[in-house]
Amino acid sequence: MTDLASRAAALDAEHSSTDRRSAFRIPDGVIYLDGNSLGALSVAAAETAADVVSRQWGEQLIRAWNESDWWGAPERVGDRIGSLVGAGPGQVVVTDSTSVNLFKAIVAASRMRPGRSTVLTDPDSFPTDVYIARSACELLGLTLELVPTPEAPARIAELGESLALAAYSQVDYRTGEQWDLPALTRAAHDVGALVCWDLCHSAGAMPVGLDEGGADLAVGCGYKYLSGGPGAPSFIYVRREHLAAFDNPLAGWQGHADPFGMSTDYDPAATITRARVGTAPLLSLLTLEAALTAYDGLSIEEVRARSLSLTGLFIEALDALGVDLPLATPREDARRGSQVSLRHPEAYAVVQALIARGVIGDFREADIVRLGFSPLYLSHADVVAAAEHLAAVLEGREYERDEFRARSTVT
Ligand SMILES: Cc1ncc(COP(=O)(O)O)c(C=O)c1O
Ligand SMILES: Nc1c(O)cccc1C(=O)C[C@H](N)C(=O)O
Repeated sequence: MTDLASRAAALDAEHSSTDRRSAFRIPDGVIYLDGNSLGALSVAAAETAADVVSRQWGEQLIRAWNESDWWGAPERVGDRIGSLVGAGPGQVVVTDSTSVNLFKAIVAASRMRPGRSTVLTDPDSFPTDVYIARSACELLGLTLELVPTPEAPARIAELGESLALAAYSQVDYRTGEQWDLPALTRAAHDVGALVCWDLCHSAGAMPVGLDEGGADLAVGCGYKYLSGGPGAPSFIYVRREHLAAFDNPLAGWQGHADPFGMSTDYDPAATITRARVGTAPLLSLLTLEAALTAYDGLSIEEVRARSLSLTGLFIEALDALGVDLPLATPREDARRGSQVSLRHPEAYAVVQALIARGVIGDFREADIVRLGFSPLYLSHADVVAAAEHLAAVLEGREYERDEFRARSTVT
């Protein structure tokens, strides 16, 4: 056994209580490093999806809304996700896509700060975040300023009472850098502004501490680390003290206090239900609920410890194997999400060469090899094997093959 292999075996033994691999169906021969984009299928998710289709939909038919409590699922699943992101009950609901929830959150937050003119967001955010912030600001007649996250606290202080909202991601989707959620939140609160966090690349992989960190609003994906499946609905958090003022710009019947009263007038529910709009994608929502059972019996701190151990070992293995590509991801644990990104001028082809070897990661413009480490189903042995494959791809210049350079639609 090599030094790295024996180190991996020792770490796998040390972290055995957080290994949930058997709860997932990872194809043989695959090392899956893309759970930060589309989480893997779990056994529970597969079984529940089949049950929802054949028994609930097939046999219960419309009665399932009551008999299987389809109606209460958005809030029920919201509370389960809330427990993973540090939100007490009644503040999270699962509904719509992240883009739509972000729109609702930005408009509602801006309306809570009337008379203030400016919204801040990071120009390097996942593009939908910038597009949505821009369209919300255009609609409301507000100014959108694009300010990188490290510069945000200083700009927030300069803007003072003209700032309505800062909308930032906890973890950068490209570099995997983790930002200081409580510090940025405090900076905004110091000038009386609100903060909305995008948790797409942190929820389910690390503690977020929404209540404790003072966050006002947050959104996040259900299909990444939470493994809800392709197109799983997203979640939105509204801090309890803001619920009464949360004015949903997409007033739909499912956010109504009495949806079956069929009134022409919109009377929002007093609870987080007011963040609902229309009918949830039940097949996906209930599949997501089942996927979350993989977290049963685990604290999010334990998940984070496993995640840091995996990413830390990967970086250590790259060093040991002499892979000298620049790291886009910080080496310090406290600044690292659950991914490791490396820069290479032929990053796209490097990723394709890795995929051909069974190591599935992804490419992000312009030069990023992005590898996500879903803590629940990856082992330290996987991590060392992935690093060895990467070293072999680089050593053999496999990325120079034409077949690996041809771009597909989804990268
Ligand atoms: C940070 C971030 N925000 C938003 C999204 C978009 O989510 P959706 O397609 O659910 O709107 C993604 C991923 O697609 C993302 O990575
Ligand atoms: N949502 C996706 C999709 O529908 C197709 C392909 C990828 C995605 C993603 O989630 C991308 C992801 N947000 C990212 O960080 O790049």
